[in-house]
Amino acid sequence: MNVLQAIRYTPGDSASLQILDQLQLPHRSEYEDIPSATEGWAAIKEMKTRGAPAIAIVAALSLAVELAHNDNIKSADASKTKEHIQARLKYLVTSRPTAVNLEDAARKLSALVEAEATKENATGLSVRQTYIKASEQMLVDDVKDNEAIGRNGAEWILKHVSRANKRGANVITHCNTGSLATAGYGTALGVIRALQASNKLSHAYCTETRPYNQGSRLTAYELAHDKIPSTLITDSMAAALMNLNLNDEDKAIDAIVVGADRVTANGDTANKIGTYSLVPIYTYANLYRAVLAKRHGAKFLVAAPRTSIDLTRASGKDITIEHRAPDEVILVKGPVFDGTNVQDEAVTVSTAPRGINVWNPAFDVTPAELIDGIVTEAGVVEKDESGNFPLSTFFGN
Ligand SMILES: CSC[C@H]1O[C@H](OP(=O)(O)O)[C@H](O)[C@@H]1O
Repeated sequence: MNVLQAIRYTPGDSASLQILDQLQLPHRSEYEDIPSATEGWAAIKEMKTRGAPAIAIVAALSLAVELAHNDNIKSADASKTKEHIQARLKYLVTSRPTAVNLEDAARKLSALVEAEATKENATGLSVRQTYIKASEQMLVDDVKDNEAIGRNGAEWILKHVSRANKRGANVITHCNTGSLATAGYGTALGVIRALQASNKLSHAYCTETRPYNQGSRLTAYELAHDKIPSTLITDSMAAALMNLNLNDEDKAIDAIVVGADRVTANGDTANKIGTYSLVPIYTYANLYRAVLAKRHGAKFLVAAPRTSIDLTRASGKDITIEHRAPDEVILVKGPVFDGTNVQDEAVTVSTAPRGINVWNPAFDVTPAELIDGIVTEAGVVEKDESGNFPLSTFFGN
């Protein structure tokens, strides 16, 4: 099976970076060259590349490519090179505000070049090489981390929902958290991939995820690509799906698995708009099952790398939620379908009157109390007796 690749990077003197333009998916697979941090910033802002881990990696590598080719920088000394890198990282962080992964990467990369530049024998070249090596490592580490998230999350679901262990899990996911949102494999979609790999997936449902349609355009594309048993639903169908199957042991939903853009110290989780609205539905469904049927309820699992955890922010109230352009809600872009064939050229159609007020937050915050588990590459945490997620254990504390 050919692997879906959102990020293509070639190292060395003629380093290059290409991103799969996700605005064109699922109809076209087109790669775009990203020769500098300026193009990296624009691709992230326009959401040609998206997903918290992918944003951080594309930003870091876009600067690596810029450093490999910019002659002015090549001739600069250690201190000037460091200043250039730190200024460009600060600029890249302004592209999108909610996901913490980019901020986290910029802070770590900035500290690394600071340390290198203060060495006695530091040169412009050594500072540049320190940066390039560390940003290239991010691409490698992300795939390994996602595979571990997948394993940990799959094991946790099978341990906590016995009917899933018996007949394979039925899961719902929201937005796109797969190979397209990361360096490969995915976070929440990585959990689904791991269930499938161990023959423990019964069925995966993906929501459309309005307004950008990451679910119908991207997750459905990945699920079909990997031949994973799956069904697409609109966001508004999730309640009906869960209620309909509530008392059918074979079809009951066992877990809702979502990604995260920022998890604060208390476990509150910012994720794609619509995540929070899945929770009351599932809570109600669980309550109903518990009272009437005394059976296992479904679990709500957040799957993310540790770089999505922000212990510096106390709660979801401290998260900046990105608001995007009204046109993303009003306009739909895609190729014309003539009843038989999908045409080559994309058109844009309007689904609402021009001039209507639009509210378009890209993310919502799910309160920690409604989440059952948070899975990272380092394991899974559940709430302790006082209702807190011991997130610091992920960092060895
Ligand atoms: C593993 S990706 C996490 C995250 O990224 C998505 O947001 P966006 O498409 O706006 O970048 C979404 O919230 C996913 O869960």
